[in-house]
Amino acid sequence: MDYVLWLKTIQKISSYALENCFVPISEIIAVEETEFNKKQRNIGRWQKMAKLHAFTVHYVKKARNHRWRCSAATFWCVDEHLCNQWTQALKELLEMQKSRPKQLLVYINPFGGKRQGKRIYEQKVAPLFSLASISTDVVVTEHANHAKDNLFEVNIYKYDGVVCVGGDGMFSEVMHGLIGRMQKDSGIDQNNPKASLVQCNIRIGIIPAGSTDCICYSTVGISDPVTSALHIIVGDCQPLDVSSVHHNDTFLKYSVSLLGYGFYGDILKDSEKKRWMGPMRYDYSGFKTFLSHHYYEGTIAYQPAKHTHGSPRDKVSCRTGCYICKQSEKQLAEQNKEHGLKKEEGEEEWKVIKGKFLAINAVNMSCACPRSPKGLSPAAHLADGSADLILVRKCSRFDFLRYLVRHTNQDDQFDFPFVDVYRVKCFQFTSKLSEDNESNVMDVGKKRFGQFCRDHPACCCNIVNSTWNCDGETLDSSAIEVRVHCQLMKLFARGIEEDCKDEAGHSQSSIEQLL
Ligand SMILES: Nc1ncnc2c1ncn2[C@@H]1O[C@H](COP(=O)(O)OP(=O)(O)OP(=O)(O)O)[C@@H](O)[C@H]1O
Ligand SMILES: CCCCCCCCCCCCC/C=C/[C@@H](O)[C@H](CO)NC(C)=O
Ligand SMILES: [Ca+2]
Repeated sequence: MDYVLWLKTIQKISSYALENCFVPISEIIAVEETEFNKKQRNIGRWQKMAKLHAFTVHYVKKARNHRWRCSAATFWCVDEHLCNQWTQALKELLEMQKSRPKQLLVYINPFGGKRQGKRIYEQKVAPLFSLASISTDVVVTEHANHAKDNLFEVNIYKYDGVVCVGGDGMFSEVMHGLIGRMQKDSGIDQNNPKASLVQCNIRIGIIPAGSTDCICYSTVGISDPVTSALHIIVGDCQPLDVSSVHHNDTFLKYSVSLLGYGFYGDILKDSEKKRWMGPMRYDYSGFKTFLSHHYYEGTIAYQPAKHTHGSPRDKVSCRTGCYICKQSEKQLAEQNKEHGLKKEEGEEEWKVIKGKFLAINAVNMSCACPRSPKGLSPAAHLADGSADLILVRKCSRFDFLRYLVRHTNQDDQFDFPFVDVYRVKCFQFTSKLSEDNESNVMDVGKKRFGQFCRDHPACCCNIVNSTWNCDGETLDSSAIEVRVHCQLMKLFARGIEEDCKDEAGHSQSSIEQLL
């Protein structure tokens, strides 16, 4: 309703200044009194007037490809009282936007990606936060885990959100700090793989300044610091599924994007030694890993996500206000109420798959990024309480290349006989090597042979273990137990908006709200 009021009345005082511009209150960044600039006074009859009063509305302008920019429109009139009334009324309307953050805790990784984090924050983000009257406490990290450790010490409850400036690894640190802190404060033991974790309501904002920035790209639709800053300012909220990863009864990590064994684990392990190369390290290690063509033997057991309304190959993408996420969350809550989490999982059957795999990828979101704009699983959902488990079995190098190339074009990457994909709510993986280890059948010679093969990439044998890549961090154990926690945390984002702009650049949703 307030959109209509805003538009019609504003036209009364300024039909010249802002023609055909519809701005929902929720997308106004700030309103300021403005000194009327003489250079602006070239509008016909107004020029002759003695004194003009003005105010400026800074608002979100939506450009192509989900990019947002800050635009401004100045409104003027001769009546000072009317001008003040407008400014006041708009400021009051902004005050009523309760989901907007007022105080943020910001962590900057100065060494992520191309080492531009500090500059990006100072030049592109801080001025916007200040325009929107958001106060900030800024910490430039001095070492890995600085942000995570700090989140266990500070009074997080005085903040409306935490912002991380960096890549997926930096986001992961902040997420671990926040989720870990919530569990600690609620007396939940993270080492218990079956624990019902406490949701984290303090939102995280991501200012992308990393190498892949897949979490930002998959939740906003673009990897762009200004766009992300504006999503934070307007107080967007996107719930996110989080997977917990355990080894026996020991908590290892949380994951929101990719948990990858084989191909992506090997890329990560190799690329960590080449951090000095910056984002290029992934291309270098990717090429090397592709040539090595290692496959790994192991067993996967999973429970299908029966509560979800979608499937990995239904081509239904997760978009702003996603219906599938809402319905799946509801369904899951009902199931849990009826049966209780433990009983239900104990009763449901596990599917077991043994094989030789080039890659095992579990993704909680599409994992779209600039390298692969549709991602590893284009129809994965951000908040449906499930992950897509992708198994790429042993195949020829040529076939694997065909599979990889399909991440970059419109063809279905799951349409290969050697690729399977399942929507799951939990899974376990054990490598053949750890199975053998456990049954004490492995001899020293075999261990040595494993090492030998690792050192000679031309050999594709399957005796060594790969490493798990957990959102860009390596895990110490190959045998893991993974469980998806539906909507465990929230981001300052709104998911990817349907791209349906009219000629004037208004999105369909804001037009519908106006009518
Ligand atoms: N001051 C610091 N010095 C060294 N390492 C840091 C510092 N601050 C954070 N880190 C660590 O750097 C790692 C990588 O950072 P980040 O994710 O920002 O960049 P990236 O790895 O280049 O990008 P991406 O994760 O998108 O591939 C994180 O795991 C984080 O723990
Ligand atoms: C010959 C063409 C090959 C093109 C292959 C394109 C496939 C790219 C898919 C990238 C998916 C990245 C998923 C994201 C993972 C992140 O968690 C992690 C940390 O940033 N990044 C990486 C690279 O592990
Ligand atoms: Ca999901």
